[in-house]
Amino acid sequence: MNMGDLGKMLPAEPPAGDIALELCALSKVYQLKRGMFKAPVPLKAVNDVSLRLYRGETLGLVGESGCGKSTLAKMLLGLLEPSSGNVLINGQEVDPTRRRENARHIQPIFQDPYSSLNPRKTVAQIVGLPLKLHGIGNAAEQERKVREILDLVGMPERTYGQYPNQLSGGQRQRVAIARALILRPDILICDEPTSALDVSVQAQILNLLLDLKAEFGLTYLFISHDLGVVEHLVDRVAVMNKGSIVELQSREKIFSDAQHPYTRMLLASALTPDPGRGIPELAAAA
Ligand SMILES: Nc1ncnc2c1ncn2[C@@H]1O[C@H](COP(=O)(O)OP(=O)(O)OP(=O)(O)O)[C@@H](O)[C@H]1O
Repeated sequence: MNMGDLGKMLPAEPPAGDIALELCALSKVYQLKRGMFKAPVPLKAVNDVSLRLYRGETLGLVGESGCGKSTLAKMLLGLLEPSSGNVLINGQEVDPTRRRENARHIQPIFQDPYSSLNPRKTVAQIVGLPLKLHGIGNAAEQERKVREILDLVGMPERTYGQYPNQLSGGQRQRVAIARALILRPDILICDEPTSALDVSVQAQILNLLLDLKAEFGLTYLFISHDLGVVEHLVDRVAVMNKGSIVELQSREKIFSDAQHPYTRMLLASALTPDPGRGIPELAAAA
């Protein structure tokens, strides 16, 4: 397939609305060191990616391990500086030196909630920390906001004083989601948010993310290696291979009429005999 063919695939109909997040020709080259006397070898982890996320939509970003999804996510979050290109949030360029300002608009939810939660802080302290760092409200207001968001994500009150090691995997991910939402961002970058969880818990967390999206009018970039997981969540799907977006289509089109051989390979390699039907509980709830 050449780039001309890719161009024909790209005009997937965006949902109505303005642009929440725009990636303009974004690239990241890592310099792989090979010892003291050899020149480093460049590795193009993300290669000239341009994408738009429309306000209120969920865009799935799928591709195999190592294709560059996490590198892309880190650049969107301002955690990694692009080698070239830029990221615009609500029309403003993301500046990696202004992480605090970025955090008000865009927040991550990562795969492993255990490693992303401070083991020495209680649930309430973890969720309240962003409010403290941003100087939002007095102590009483902060406590009210923390209780409100923990209630919304379904955490029982008795857990508020507990530590991460006293929680189940699903509860830990709920805490991570509460922490991500406490500053009321517009955009969530969900990087494999359920792949470390049991299948039944996965469905609960995915349904929670759907409910929260409706409640807060959020925009999601939902990153996964598994097309089956994204099927019930996304409006459009971007398929990534070796750092490049090879196909961008509406959910319906990807699952009924995928164009790129790599997308077809991903669909065929889904674990279930009926590709895209990875999580029955979620299908039932959708
Ligand atoms: N800090 C780094 N230094 C050098 N190479 C890196 C670094 N981080 C990632 N890479 C390489 O860049 C490529 C893309 O990695 P990345 O983690 O972004 O992919 P991914 O699709 O998110 O994979 P996974 O799902 O396994 O995390 C891989 O070849 C990886 O080995």
